[in-house]
Amino acid sequence: QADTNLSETKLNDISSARPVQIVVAHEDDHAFELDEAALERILLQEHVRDLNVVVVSVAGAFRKGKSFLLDFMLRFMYNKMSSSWLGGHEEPLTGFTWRGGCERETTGILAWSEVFVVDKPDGSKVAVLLIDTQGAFDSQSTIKDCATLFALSTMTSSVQVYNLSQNVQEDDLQHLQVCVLTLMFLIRDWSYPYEHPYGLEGGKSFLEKRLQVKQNQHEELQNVRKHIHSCFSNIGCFLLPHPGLKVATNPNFDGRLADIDDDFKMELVSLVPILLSPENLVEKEIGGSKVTCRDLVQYFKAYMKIYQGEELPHPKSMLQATAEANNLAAVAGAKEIYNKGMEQMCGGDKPYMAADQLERGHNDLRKVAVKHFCSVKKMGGEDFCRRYQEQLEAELDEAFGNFVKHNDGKNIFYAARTPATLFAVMFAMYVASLVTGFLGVNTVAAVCNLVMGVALAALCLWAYVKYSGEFREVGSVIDQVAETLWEQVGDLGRGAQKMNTSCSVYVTHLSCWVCPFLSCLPFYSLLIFINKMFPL
Ligand SMILES: Nc1nc2c(ncn2[C@@H]2O[C@H](COP(=O)(O)OP(=O)(O)OP(=O)(O)O)[C@@H](O)[C@H]2O)c(=O)[nH]1
Ligand SMILES: [Mg+2]
Repeated sequence: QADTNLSETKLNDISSARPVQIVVAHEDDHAFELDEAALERILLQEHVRDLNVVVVSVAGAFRKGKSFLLDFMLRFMYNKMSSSWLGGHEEPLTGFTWRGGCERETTGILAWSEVFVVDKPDGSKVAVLLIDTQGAFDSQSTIKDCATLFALSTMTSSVQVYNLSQNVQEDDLQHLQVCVLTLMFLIRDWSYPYEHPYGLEGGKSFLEKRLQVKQNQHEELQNVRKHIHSCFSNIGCFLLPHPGLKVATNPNFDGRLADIDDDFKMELVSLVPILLSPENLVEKEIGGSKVTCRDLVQYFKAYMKIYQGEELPHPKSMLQATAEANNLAAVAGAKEIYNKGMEQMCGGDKPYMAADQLERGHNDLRKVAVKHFCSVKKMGGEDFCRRYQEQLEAELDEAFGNFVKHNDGKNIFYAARTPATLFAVMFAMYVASLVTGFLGVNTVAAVCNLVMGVALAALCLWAYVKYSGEFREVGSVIDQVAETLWEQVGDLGRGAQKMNTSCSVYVTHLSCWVCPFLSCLPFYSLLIFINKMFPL
């Protein structure tokens, strides 16, 4: 399905490419929903799905020119070969929808439908996805909504442009306790060029000052700063001047360059290539490995699930939610390694394997998987990660249980356990009723006959269930009862062996010989039955 839609998008040109809503925000119940089909249509296009992805996202407070900036990024992506990529003087600005006014415009998360394929200087090809995010702190959204969207766009992007107005305030920093590879503070309407000049250099000196950890600072402020440094591998800051009064106040402004201040345009020309020129593109990495477009679909789904719960994330717990996704991804990676290994060892088409050999294989793979989990970079601290390690271990043991069942299913003797046990019960009851009848203890004989009848009925029912596949619960109850009986007999043998008497040796030998014999009883009885029905 995705493939067919693909070629359709491949033909996209600028005019048919458009912003696509990938996360829909429901206003009434403050819920978010991932439009998986839309996301897959974009990311599973044949020519991009296996390329490493670069996700550039712009997020921050509402009404601060995020979509407006993204449209200039689009111009760069479409015309990066040309020095005049900024566009014509009278050309209205289009792409992600932007507008003036004080009411919010963008809701949820949008992606540009065209994924750009870019050749990096080292010869590799990468796919570039541009993401626009709903602005934070508008009057309709709760703190949870804002935190969710911000964390979601940050976790799925490789470069987060954190769009701020005029300055960096303390709460702006607190919202940032999430992980991304590159974080670019973009300060709009910078009004103090005499203190720190416009552009990247001025931004750097300004940010250094802001993120400095000082001895006399309150502990909380110190922690935020330390945390930000540990979360992002690369932090930058760019000071952008005010675009001029026409941009900010003229209701008829349509984005044409003629109405924008020269200072702004000049800085824009240096800002956009810092984010998007081939040598500066940052590929998305999770857990130390590069993410392809195809993987990104999975990450979106995984991260989205975290945010579908009723409670949280509150800005403070964004870190926790991110850590959660991070740990879950590590758990998934480790499980994948385990499952692949087990499949190779005892998968569907592999023959039956001795139980102890299987268990040894499981133990080895379990160790490898847990080691992988521990080696992946994770957030949340040791105690937090240990919880996920325990969850991983429990899931691996559960998976092992299934592999064991599957393996046992391949053993025909195992499959014959239930009928063998039932038949043995019938046989024993038959003999017992003969003996007791002969001795004249008729009540006991009658009970034995009754048990024999019940066992026969169970055997017939079991055969019917196996043949027809109906009433499977009844079948598994019979299996369970037979299994318990079988184990009891086994235990009896083993128990006797422990006593180490001559009798125990006898019992053990007997159970060794009798069990396979019993397993074959249904076949013998079938043969006898056939012989009786069709005498030669
Ligand atoms: N003061 C100022 N205004 C700007 C700047 N860039 C764009 N604008 C104007 O800000 C207004 C809002 O632009 P948008 O791009 O729609 O803003 P947004 O952040 O995407 O808004 P939401 O989608 O509602 O969150 C428009 O009128 C732009 O012309 C800037 O750097 N400074
Ligand atoms: Mg917008």
